[in-house]
Amino acid sequence: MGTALIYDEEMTKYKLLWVDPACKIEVPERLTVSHEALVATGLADRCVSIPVREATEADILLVHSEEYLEGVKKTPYMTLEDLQEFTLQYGDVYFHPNIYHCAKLAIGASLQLVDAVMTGKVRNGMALVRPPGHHSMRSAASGFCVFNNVAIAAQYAKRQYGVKRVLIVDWDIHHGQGVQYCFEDDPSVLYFSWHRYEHQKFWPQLRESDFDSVGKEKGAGFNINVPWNKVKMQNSDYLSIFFHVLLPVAYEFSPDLVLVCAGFDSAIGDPEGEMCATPDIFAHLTHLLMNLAGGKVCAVLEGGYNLTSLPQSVCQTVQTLLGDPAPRPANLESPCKSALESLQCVRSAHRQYWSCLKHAADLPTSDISTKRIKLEEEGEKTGEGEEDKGTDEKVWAQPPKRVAPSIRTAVVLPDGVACPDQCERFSSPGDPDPLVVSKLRENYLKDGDDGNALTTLYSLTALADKMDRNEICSGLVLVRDVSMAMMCVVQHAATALSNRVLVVCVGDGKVRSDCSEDGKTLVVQFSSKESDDQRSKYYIPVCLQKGCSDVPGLLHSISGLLLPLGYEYDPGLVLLVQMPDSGICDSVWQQLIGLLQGLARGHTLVLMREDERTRVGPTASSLLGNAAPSLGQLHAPLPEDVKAVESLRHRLKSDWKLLQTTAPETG
Ligand SMILES: CC(O)(O)CCCCCNCCCN
Ligand SMILES: [Zn+2]
Repeated sequence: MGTALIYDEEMTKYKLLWVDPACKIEVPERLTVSHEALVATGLADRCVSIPVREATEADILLVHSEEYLEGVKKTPYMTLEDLQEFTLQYGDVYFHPNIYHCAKLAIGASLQLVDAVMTGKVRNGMALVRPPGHHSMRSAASGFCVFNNVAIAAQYAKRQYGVKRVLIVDWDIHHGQGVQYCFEDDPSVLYFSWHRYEHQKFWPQLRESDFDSVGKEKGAGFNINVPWNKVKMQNSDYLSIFFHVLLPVAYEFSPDLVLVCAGFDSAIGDPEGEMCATPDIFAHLTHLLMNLAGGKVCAVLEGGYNLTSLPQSVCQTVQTLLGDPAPRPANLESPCKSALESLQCVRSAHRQYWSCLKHAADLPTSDISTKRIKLEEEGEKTGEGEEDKGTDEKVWAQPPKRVAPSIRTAVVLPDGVACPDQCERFSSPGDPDPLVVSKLRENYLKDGDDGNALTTLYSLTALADKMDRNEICSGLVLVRDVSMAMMCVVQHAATALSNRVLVVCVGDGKVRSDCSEDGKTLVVQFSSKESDDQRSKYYIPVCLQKGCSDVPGLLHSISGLLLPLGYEYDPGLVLLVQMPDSGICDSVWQQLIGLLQGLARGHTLVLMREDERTRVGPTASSLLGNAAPSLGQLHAPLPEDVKAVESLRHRLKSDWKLLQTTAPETG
């Protein structure tokens, strides 16, 4: 299934008609440069183009009051003075004779996107709209927003399609207070937002934008605010929040639909955000959401005011929705102290609501709420000046080209096992290299192994070479002896491949842990047995009480341990090994494959025992980029498993910075 792109140039036909420093950044060019970039890169042509429609009054009244709608309805007929007068009642927003029309199209675009995804016409999609929506409230415009596009889309999805649970991810750099107010007592809509806050100094300067606003009454726990109290946040800060807050909670919530308030003022160069995250981070943020809700992800444009990083970020997002591998998350640094403080505060504020956070640490000693009070006393609580901050011009590298290899998934299967459609059977090219063969024979073959064990091994190394050269994206090989094949690939990688290899072992079994302490491989093994292997930075055994059959435990350690490790390690190849009798169920196995494909430009090589024939189809489906089936609502991971992950993180966080979930003790 494809990716929808919804855009209409009519939404460029309104602008600021008077002088207002607060609003001058919201210009029609935001939309034109974004759409033009999608066209110029060829991405628009790969999408399913779906027309906008005008929202009906009923659509608007899903969120807004009649009196507010009646007021806005009059704006097309207002004089300039009346428009300015009408605008004065709201904050940081402007009206225009055509903005009501455009606001109805922005809602209509969002609802068309929901229709296309919910009816299965497409898998996911993006709506390029203006005016944005997430600040507008039931009876008020705010922050360039007239109607709340995404809030209306959520209510519409619930009413029209009986959607039970909607996750709204708001990665815009401003707090979507309008969304928060709309759903704060509603447990069927989980609203997640990060936003520049600076201890309430940054617009909209609301006390309720802080981490302790967790929702109300039945909605308690279903509103997650992550305040950024400093600027210059980087990719690692954003990813840490996804790994240690959003993903664990999102999997526990198990939404039927994911809506994204896709604002790109959180990207580098933006005058509002003043952050340092690069446009390619949105490839990863998008990718990490794409195995939720069976892949039903609707991204709706919110903010984004730098006319260079905005289109770049839009393209990164759409290219990922289309299924292209994400660029490698190169050289991630440690999250900064302020981000870790926020991370710790959010996790402790929500630990009573989400079992995955149960063992989160307390509020940091340097409790940041006292900082807010101190700033208030010092009268520091001033809106950031409307005057033009001399933003020192930021420069950043063009996002890397993301060329998808011609072959997406190659397979090496025993005779009699059908090749899954859209996959290609792989056989080693040309005559086997006698040197490699003799090495394989002496190292890996047991006497009695027949010829085709050797052929399989040879194909395996040849396939790894092709992936290393980006000629094939992913691979699936069924082998007789999984451990031996794993050693063969690791050995081959150590000598022949240019890149680091992340080895993920699912299930019990001896993994020779003396494999390189040189960092060429990082082995993470999920099993039910405490491993007696000496602990090292590059061999990380994760012991789960009930082994890999325990969905919540495995998911918790994937999002809280494996992903941070994998992103920080940034391998060129991921070797995913399913040990015999691992007990892992297909749906978790598919989630794991899907999530790991955010690494190594999607170069995931899967090894399974040759009798796992029933798993060939689901495995191939995930390697092809199809969304994994939803796991359903997760019950709590075992306390022992949560504690085991916490203690592993605590032990390893000095080596692996993305494992940190608390601010360093102020000493
Ligand atoms: C969709 C959105 O969240 O990007 C809207 C942001 C509104 C910002 C209002 N203050 C602007 C102050 C200008 N220096
Ligand atoms: Zn914004």
